[in-house]
Amino acid sequence: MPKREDYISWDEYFMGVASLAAKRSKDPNTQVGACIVSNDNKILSIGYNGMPLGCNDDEFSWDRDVTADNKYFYIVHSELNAILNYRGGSLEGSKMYVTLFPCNECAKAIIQSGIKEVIYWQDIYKDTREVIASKRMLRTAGVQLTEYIPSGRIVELQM
Ligand SMILES: Nc1nc(=O)n([C@H]2C[C@H](O)[C@@H](COP(=O)(O)O)O2)cc1CO
Ligand SMILES: [Zn+2]
Repeated sequence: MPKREDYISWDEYFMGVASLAAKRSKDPNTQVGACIVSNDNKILSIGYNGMPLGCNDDEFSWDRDVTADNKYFYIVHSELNAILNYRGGSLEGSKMYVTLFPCNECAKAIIQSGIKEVIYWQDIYKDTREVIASKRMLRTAGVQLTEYIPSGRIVELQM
């Protein structure tokens, strides 16, 4: 019997894992997922955006209004969560798949942890100063930025 040919690609697999992780997020507006992968295609860590450990997400604000108490004070971004969730040692030379382009704060953590490539899907905040600064830093530090081009394949999950 010939082997199965319609299996998903590595890019679809890792971006798919990042997208699935995003579905764990309780942010009512934007859900983001990140998946860190070694050079030999092993998943090292996963993260999504949420409140820090021990901070009850029923008690902290999910509001976007920056003139009052708001979620931006508290939320850990998916990329930082994926970096901090890693318990195995060094991330030097790894790649990060992320469903939304990283902000400048996550860019610092990406660079300092030795991640060498960011494969991103959405870039909805590309005109913000944070993302412009992020791209400048990542490029200057030699981190490769690769836009994920969706294949159009629909993967269904029954749960
Ligand atoms: N790259 C990112 N990773 C993330 O995890 N986030 C998180 C922070 C917030 O929880 C949410 C953005 O909320 P909003 O401003 O679109 O309502 O996504 C945001 C960005 C954008 O730079
Ligand atoms: Zn960030």
